[in-house]
Amino acid sequence: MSGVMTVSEKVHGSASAAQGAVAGNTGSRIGFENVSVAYGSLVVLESLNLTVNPGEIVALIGPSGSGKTTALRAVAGFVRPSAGRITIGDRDVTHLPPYERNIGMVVQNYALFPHMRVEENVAFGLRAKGASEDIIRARVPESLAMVGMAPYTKRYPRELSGGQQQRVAIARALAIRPQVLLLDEPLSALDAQIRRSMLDELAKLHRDLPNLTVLYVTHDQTEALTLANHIGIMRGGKLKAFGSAQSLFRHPPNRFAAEFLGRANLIPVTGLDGADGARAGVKFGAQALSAQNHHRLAKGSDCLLCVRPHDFKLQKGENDTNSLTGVVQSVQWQGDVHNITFEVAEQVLRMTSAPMSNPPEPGASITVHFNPADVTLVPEDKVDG
Ligand SMILES: Nc1ncnc2c1ncn2[C@@H]1O[C@H](COP(=O)(O)OP(=O)(O)OP(=O)(O)O)[C@@H](O)[C@H]1O
Repeated sequence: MSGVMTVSEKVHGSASAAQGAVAGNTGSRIGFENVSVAYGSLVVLESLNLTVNPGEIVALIGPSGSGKTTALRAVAGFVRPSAGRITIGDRDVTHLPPYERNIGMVVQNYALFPHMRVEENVAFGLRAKGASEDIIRARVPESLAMVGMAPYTKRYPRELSGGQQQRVAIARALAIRPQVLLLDEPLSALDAQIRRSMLDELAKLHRDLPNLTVLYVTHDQTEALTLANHIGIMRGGKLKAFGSAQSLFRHPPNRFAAEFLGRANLIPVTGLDGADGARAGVKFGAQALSAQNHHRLAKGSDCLLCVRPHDFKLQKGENDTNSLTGVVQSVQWQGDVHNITFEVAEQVLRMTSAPMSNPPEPGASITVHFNPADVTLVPEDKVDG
């Protein structure tokens, strides 16, 4: 760790100088101001407003075709907005060519030059910028050390694993000391185990380079929750939700956000009641339940009760004043968890728990308990544009 810190301090300045830089200027902030992108008559990004603050990681997640990559490519300068402004720091970069934006970018499929050794790949961006041989000699090993690839300088990409190639691609992006790093599904070509360890490494890299501003496109919610300070959830070219990873997960602002991030159970409830605002009573059929009213939904509203699968418990805890009784539909053991689906008043709900030695059988009656503090009311977005 300390060795890497030394390298990153060399790359990005000493910690105190770097803190000063963040406090004193907005050099690496990414701003989207009403950015739209159209291909012909097809609008694929619609009036996007989003800020990535200096040193933050913002993840854009959303289903395929929702416009995530388009947003990232607009920052890189590979697509031109049809309306709006893109800023990096205080600079309006909307009309600057990519090479004048000082960004590093890593895409899904490594994109290393196959005929170049690792060191030549990492030097490529520096050479393109006209860096001196002295700088190249210093920066290439520094950048490779940051991603744990220092011993591989002489290899060709074909002599590396997928994870190693992606590390080299990250080193190449960092070698030019970018103000911002754009990552477009950087882990999606890797198998599950490598992906997990790369995720840890990206988190560590960001701890080592706390001033680097990162925009991270993924469709993988685990990556977003693990890495991001803030998450934007996109659909159909629009930003449907934006917030801290914690708050979006705990208090999703709409059905789409609740379903997309964390696979929530969404139970239709009626007759919201409760005067204090923070906590409300609702009815699921005849059953009275209590929940957080974080979004301050109006008294009398019909809405959705959002319960994460791990918040249902078979053993009643002290604060688990909510309960539901249903019939078990399926029980699946997945090594470290049991997944149980059960039906309550025609709603199929899902719970996960630590592995059980005696899981309930399909067809059995089951009562689950949950804490009102763990569950939240979500508006039912009837017009789902
Ligand atoms: N060069 C292009 N010409 C025409 N349409 C395009 C072009 N590039 C992207 N699109 C369209 O723009 C929309 C958004 O694409 P984009 O790649 O931004 O989505 P995404 O959210 O990143 O999806 P994925 O997760 O599948 O990568 C899609 O409907 C896509 O077909």
